[in-house]
Parts: sequence; C-alpha cells; structure tokens
Amino acid sequence: MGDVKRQQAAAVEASIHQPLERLLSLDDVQAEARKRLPKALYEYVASGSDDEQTLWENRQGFKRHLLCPRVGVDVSKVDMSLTLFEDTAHAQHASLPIMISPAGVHCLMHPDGEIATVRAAQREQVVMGVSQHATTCMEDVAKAAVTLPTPSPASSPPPSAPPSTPLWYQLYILRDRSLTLSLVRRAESSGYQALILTVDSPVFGFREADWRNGFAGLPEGMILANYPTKRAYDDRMKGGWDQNSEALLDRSSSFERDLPWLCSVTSLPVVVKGIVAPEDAVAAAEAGCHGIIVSNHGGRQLDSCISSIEALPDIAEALRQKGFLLDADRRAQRPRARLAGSQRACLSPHPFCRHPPVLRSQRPPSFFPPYVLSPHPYSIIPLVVSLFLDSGVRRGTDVLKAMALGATAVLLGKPIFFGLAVGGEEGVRRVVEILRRETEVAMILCGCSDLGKVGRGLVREGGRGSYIRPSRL
Ligand SMILES: Cc1cc2nc3c(=O)[nH]c(=O)nc-3n(C[C@H](O)[C@H](O)[C@H](O)COP(=O)(O)O)c2cc1C
Repeated sequence: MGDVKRQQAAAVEASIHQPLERLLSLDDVQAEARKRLPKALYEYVASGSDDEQTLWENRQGFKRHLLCPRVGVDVSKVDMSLTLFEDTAHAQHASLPIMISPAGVHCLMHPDGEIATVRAAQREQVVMGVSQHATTCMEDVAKAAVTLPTPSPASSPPPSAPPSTPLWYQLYILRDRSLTLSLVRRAESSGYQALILTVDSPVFGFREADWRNGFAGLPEGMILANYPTKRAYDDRMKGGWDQNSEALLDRSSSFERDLPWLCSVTSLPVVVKGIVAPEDAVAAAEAGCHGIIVSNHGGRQLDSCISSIEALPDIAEALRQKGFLLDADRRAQRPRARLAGSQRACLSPHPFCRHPPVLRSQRPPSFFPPYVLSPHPYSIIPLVVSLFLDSGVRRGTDVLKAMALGATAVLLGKPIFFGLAVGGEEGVRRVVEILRRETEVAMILCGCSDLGKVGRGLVREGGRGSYIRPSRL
C-alpha cells in the first residue's frame, strides 16, 4: 500500500514537474523552481528590495540594448574560453565568460547546497564565487571540488592539488577585523584563487516578501558555516533573515582604509563587487584591486539603483581614461610581464602591511599608465583591472552585450539557486549548459569566432525595454 502511494505521488510529481531537458531557458528554470519551492523560500531568492524597480531594470537594461551583428565571416569554430587576470601572475583559465556569483545559503535550495554547485562548476569548468554566508564551510567546498571523480582513476588529482577550475572566496569587511583576516587566511590555505570583497552591503536591502512570509532565520540544523559561532549572526531572530544576519558588518568600512589593507594582507587578487558609479570604480582601482564586478546585488540592495548593464559603459570609459583598462589596440602593444603574486600596489601605510607603501605621488607618468613603480625587486606592478558584471544576466545575448560594453565575463546569481532547486548539481549544470548554448549561438550569429572579436561596435542603445515575450502574453 505504501508503495502504491509512493508511486502515485511520483506520478503526480512527474506530471507537474518538467524534466531538466524540457527546461529551455533560464526563465523556464525559474518557473520550475517556483513550482517546487515553498513560497517563502522562492520569494527569498526571487524578490528584490522595496518596489523591486532595480530587479526589473536589470532585465530591462539588457533589452534597451540591441545587437548589430556582423556577417560574412568564418564562424565554423567558436572559442569561448578565456584567461582571467591575463598577463599577471594570477592568470586563470575558464572555459566560458560565465561565472557563478557568490551567494549565501545554497542549502536552502537543495540538501547538497554548495557541494552540488561546486561540482557543477568544476564539471562545466566555470569559476565559482563562494560566499562568506555559505551553508557549507569554505574548506569542504574546496575539498569537494578537488576530490571530484575523474573519468580515469590514473589522472585523479593529488589531494593537495587546487581545484581545476578556480574558486574565489567572497567576504564582507566585518567589525571584527581579526575575524575577517582569519577568513582570508582560511581561503588562502584552502586553495581559493581570488578574493571578492562585496562593498554594496553596509546594511542589507529590505525585502518585504521576507517579512511578510516570516522568513526570519535559517531552518533548524542549517548554519552560516564559515563563522566560528552561530551567535555571531543569529541573535535577533525577528523580521527578515538578512536583517538578522547583518549585525556583523562594519558600516564604517571605506575604500580608503580597508581596500589597501586587504590588498596588503593577502597575495590573492582582490576583486571588488557591487560598484555602479564610475568614481567608485576608479577609487577601487587606485586602491590596488585587481578586478571590479559591476553589480547592484541583483536588485536586492538599493532599490531605484541603475541597472548594471547601463552602469557598465561609463565605468569602462572612466577606467580606460585612467589607464586601468586597455582597449583592444593598446592591449596588443602592452609588454607581457609576469610578476610575482605578492607584488601589490599599496597606497597607504597600514600596520598589517607587508610591503612598503607606494604613494599616489609615486605613480608613473601618464604615458605608461598600466603600471606603478614598485619598491620590490621586479620593479613594476600591473594596475590593469578586469571588469566583470552581474545582475540580470539571463540570455546568451546578455553575455555578449556585457562583453561588448567592456566586461571580461559575467556572473549569475539567482539562476544558480533555481538550478539547485530543480535538480541539485544537474540543475546547476543545466543552467550553465543553456547559457553556454545561447552564448555560442549569439557569437556565431554576430560573426564572432572568439571573445576577442566581441567589440563595442556590436551594441547599440535604442531598444524600447518593457519587453514581454509574445508567446507568454
Ligand atoms: C539568495 C541570494 C543570496 C545572495 N548572497 C550574496 C552574498 O552572500 N554575497 C554577495 O556578495 N552577494 C550575494 N548575492 C548577490 C549575488 O552575488 C549577485 O550579485 C546577484 O544575485 C546577481 O544578480 P542576478 O541574481 O540577477 O543574477 C546573493 C543573491 C541572492 C539571490
């Protein structure tokens, strides 16, 4: 009798749930996740702050940009691979210009949580950002990546090998700097290959959905696993979950003080996440970061914030003017220098700093902007920053638009959660697979056989936005 009931339940489930191969777009994956998740969990991930204007604008921003494809070129082969932090000691390979945004609490979506995500990332060879607010500790995530079974046992990596596809660790500046520093040290010793410093969250955005749904804390047995104690973040237990977890964050943190500090205490490249203003991008680059993620946190922080894709061109231009970003021609002329990972521009003396400071006044003359003179043996430090974008990327054409406007790669947030909800590791792989196919088709149709050919001329402003798919009306 029990068996019959189970079979009936399975039949009902099969009739309402679409198999992964029937999910053709990231919107399909989201719709499927909505069917499967309890309302409070779905809305925790899907909703934006306040009126959700920015959540909407992130998608509309892409629709207001249109592609102007080139034809008549050989696109029989398409290469979507790229090298991140190219020409530096931190160079990293990725198969796609698509990465996984650092985002907490993956275990809310699937029991395997971050372990499922990292396995999918490794199999699809995409870089994964691991959040400070993950529900699996960073060491276990890194271990799961390294110990992935490979097709031939002879080629299994040694236990100490770093993951074949890079993992980046995301952190916030905490009131307790020694806790921040200990998290950095753990990331370094677990094999993470970059740090992401999120700067758009001195407090967390107010999502009414969480308060209405009474979503105030993690379910029993689930923790923010990177913190040494639960009390650190869980002491109020009222209102919305994010408000309950923000007590640790340091609202007094500033670029001027904390970014040079972070850059000076680690040999990993530091990528600053959550910038939409050109002035902030320049300030972050001047403070010595290696990369910038143009992001409004997927519409979860400041509502009415400009969409990322519309913020990107001005940021790219401001960085270009200051020599922090090279256009294609100057890139080709740039001397190829590989430098020791610990070489770092350090703009203000700090007690934790391991290097003598390089002062602003010591910046090199403007004819040689990508480098700064170093007090260290190798004599120059690359200051070129890599530009990334997230918030609202849902189509391969979005990936191309972001790259044409200056991004090296894009990151995905909510679609990864929805992939987890519909199929754990396989669901996340399906999300990446869909976007890989769409990006490849978009490149072929735009006459781009490799990512170097995705140039500014490919994109025009002028779409009307407010796009509703006719078939969904
Ligand atoms: C449920 C959820 C949790 C998130 N947690 C973090 C986090 O811990 N740290 C962080 O820097 N960003 C976090 N983000 C933001 C993402 O990294 C990313 O910026 C955003 O989701 C990108 O927009 P998209 O969802 O439209 O792709 C989170 C996003 C979501 C949806």
